[in-house]
Amino acid sequence: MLELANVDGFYGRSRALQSVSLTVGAGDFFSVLGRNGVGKTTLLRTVLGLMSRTTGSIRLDGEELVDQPTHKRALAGVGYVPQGRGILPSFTVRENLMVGTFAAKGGGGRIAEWVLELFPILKEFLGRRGGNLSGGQQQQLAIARALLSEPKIMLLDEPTEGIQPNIVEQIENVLIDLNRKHGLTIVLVEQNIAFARRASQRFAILNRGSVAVSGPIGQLSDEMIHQHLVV
Ligand SMILES: Nc1ncnc2c1ncn2[C@@H]1O[C@H](COP(=O)(O)OP(=O)(O)OP(=O)(O)O)[C@@H](O)[C@H]1O
Repeated sequence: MLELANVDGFYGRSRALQSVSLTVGAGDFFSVLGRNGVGKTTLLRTVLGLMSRTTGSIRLDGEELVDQPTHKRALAGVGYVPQGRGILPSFTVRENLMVGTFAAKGGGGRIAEWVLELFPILKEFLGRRGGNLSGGQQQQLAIARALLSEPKIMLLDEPTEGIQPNIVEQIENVLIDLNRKHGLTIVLVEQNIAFARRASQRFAILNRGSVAVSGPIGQLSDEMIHQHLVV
């Protein structure tokens, strides 16, 4: 589904991603792990085309994306839930959701009922301004908005960071259901190892912009966690 081969990503002249190769299969739940500053967000931004320069190959279902602008990558089926959620605070929940629909292939304008059913609170708050929602509600809105772009693959950057524990579990369960019941392919950047273990089939650990180790999640050992993840 998503194949990165020898990908380098640059902020100006500084190379933040070095020779990254990895494959995410259709229907996978793939976790990208690593300490702060190793390049996890950069990896997602690179797949989206948000870096100043990227070299190598990024293919989605065989289609080369590396030279395509971000909006074309979204239309090709890459959905994104950014760190910090990226909610438009003065737009209502409904308007924020509409923004997502416009990245869907068939054009925008319709908020699919099944997405609202995943997050009943959003259905209740359709007329509220995004900025007036709690952090957890905003995160649910960001996930719903990305789903409305009808992605083949969804990239999420630390979706449970800074969110109250009762909503964290709800968000984790929705993501697991989206993958297992709806067959959505997910790439998750996460510091929460317990969640990554519970949800994923595969993982990669980044270190200084490169893949240090990757494999089936059952192979994520305590030794790897000590070496690469514990501060
Ligand atoms: N806009 C930018 N311009 C220049 N360098 C950047 C920029 N954003 C990040 N970097 C650098 O790129 C490297 C990787 O950062 P990145 O944010 O991808 O790490 P991360 O693993 O996602 O960390 P965190 O867990 O803190 O979000 C770091 O050295 C960082 O300083």
